[in-house]
Amino acid sequence: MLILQLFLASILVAFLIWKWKVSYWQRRGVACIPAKFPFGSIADILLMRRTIGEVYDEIYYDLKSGFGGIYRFWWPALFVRDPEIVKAVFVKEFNSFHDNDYFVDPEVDPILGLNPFNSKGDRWKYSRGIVTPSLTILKVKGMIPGIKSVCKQMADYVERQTDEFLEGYDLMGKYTTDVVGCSAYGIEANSFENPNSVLRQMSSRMFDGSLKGNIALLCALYFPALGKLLRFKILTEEVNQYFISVVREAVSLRKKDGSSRDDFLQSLINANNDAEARGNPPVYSEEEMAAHSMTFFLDGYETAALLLGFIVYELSLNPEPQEKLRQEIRKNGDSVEAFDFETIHSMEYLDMIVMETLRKHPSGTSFSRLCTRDVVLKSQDGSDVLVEEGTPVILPMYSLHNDPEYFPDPDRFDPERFTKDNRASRPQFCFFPFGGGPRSCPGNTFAMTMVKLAMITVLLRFRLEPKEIPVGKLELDPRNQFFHSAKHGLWLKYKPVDAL
Ligand code: HEM
Repeated sequence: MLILQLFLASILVAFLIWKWKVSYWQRRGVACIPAKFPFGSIADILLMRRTIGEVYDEIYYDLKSGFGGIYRFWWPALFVRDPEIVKAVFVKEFNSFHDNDYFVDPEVDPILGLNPFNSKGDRWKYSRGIVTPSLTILKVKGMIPGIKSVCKQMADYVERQTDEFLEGYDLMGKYTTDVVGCSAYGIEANSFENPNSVLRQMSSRMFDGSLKGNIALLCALYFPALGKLLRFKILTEEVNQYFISVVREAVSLRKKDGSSRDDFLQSLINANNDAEARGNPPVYSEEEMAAHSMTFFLDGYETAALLLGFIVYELSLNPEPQEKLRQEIRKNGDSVEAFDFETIHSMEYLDMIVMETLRKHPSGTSFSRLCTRDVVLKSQDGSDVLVEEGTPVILPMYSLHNDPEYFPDPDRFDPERFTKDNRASRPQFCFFPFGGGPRSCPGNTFAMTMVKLAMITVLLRFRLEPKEIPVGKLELDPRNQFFHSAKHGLWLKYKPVDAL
């Protein structure tokens, strides 16, 4: 009986503590979404009933001013609606927001822990400093021949299946796997001829979707203390080992035959060789080399595949922009070989199509930065809020990208929103598909080059036709905790275009 009383008393105490914690925003006079026991404002995300983007969208419209409070379990987080505050978090107040609010234990997930996205403080500066020099315009230009060769493999593959409906994300996943594999490690996987290539299998199995993997991901996002305790790996051991073995074999092969390639791994090998020549120990261990090269994969393969999948899908549903884009491409060349870096990036309409797709379907749905030093954020409506150290700040990219105040009739696919004049008429930070400030995506130029070359290839050879005209909004996959993806796929046909 005493045990039962103690048990009930401890539940009551725990509940009262929870109640007190979830009054944080009310006590400070900040408008907020009241917390529901026990998950706070994010029950539907945790129970995988809706995507992060959809849940945050509801919060976005419930909170009417420039910012407001929410609770993730009992922890308060500041939710931002005002593009000026987004700018402050990314740029002006970077010294208070240099870390992502995302925890990966480098001891449990050593490869993932070295990715700049997951690193904090000085570790972030170190890992970002290794990746960025290999993503300059000059380096990307050197990758173009490899990308074009994958483009041709894709076009040949599609040409053999013009009577079939192909799923956009799957097709483009093969493409980006091969492009990234070639640019990071010099691997020629040809996932089109060989859909069971180990590289393709590993890229699609990075996050295995197992209960353990999903719990690890949720802990990284919302419950770092539990993550530390459980020590579950986010990346499967099979994937870790595969990438370490790829690096080991490539390094040993290049050493044996003295060969050198124009890829990211080579820049790490060169740093080790230079150190060796000076009689110093190697700069990077095998595991570090695997981790840094894998950054290419983790950050580049899926984001670009999702974007390309959505571009071909939207163009199949919108024949006018599709034809206008084809005309622009044809004016610049009749085969992908004719397109150099400058031409690829000079095509305005192609850029408008890509931007409009990133607006409607940003690959990620939101950002969460951790406040590391107390700071006051001011909204354009004159109100302000003191953000205390340790408070996460959420920037709901998907909601801002789809807010009718900035993008009227947001469900309509309309590339004209991205003419120079229309861009200049909006606040800068109501659109930020690559983030912003010193932490913004360093792979932007590489990503845009691979995406645009794929579109040039596809539109020169194929007319895109939808499987069906969707009624209402596209259904999103709530099991995808990180990215914005279609629940039932993006199906379309690629019919040969008439010869020029
Ligand atoms: C369409 C493709 C891509 C999109 C939409 C995209 C988007 C993003 C976004 C939104 C961020 C977070 C930025 C921030 O926190 O402010 C990011 C970070 C990052 N991206 Fe990309 N990305 C793409 C492709 C790539 C590629 C191809 C690479 C490299 C090969 C890459 C490497 C990175 C890295 C290393 C970070 C972490 C940066 C840091 O925390 O300092 N991304 N990306």
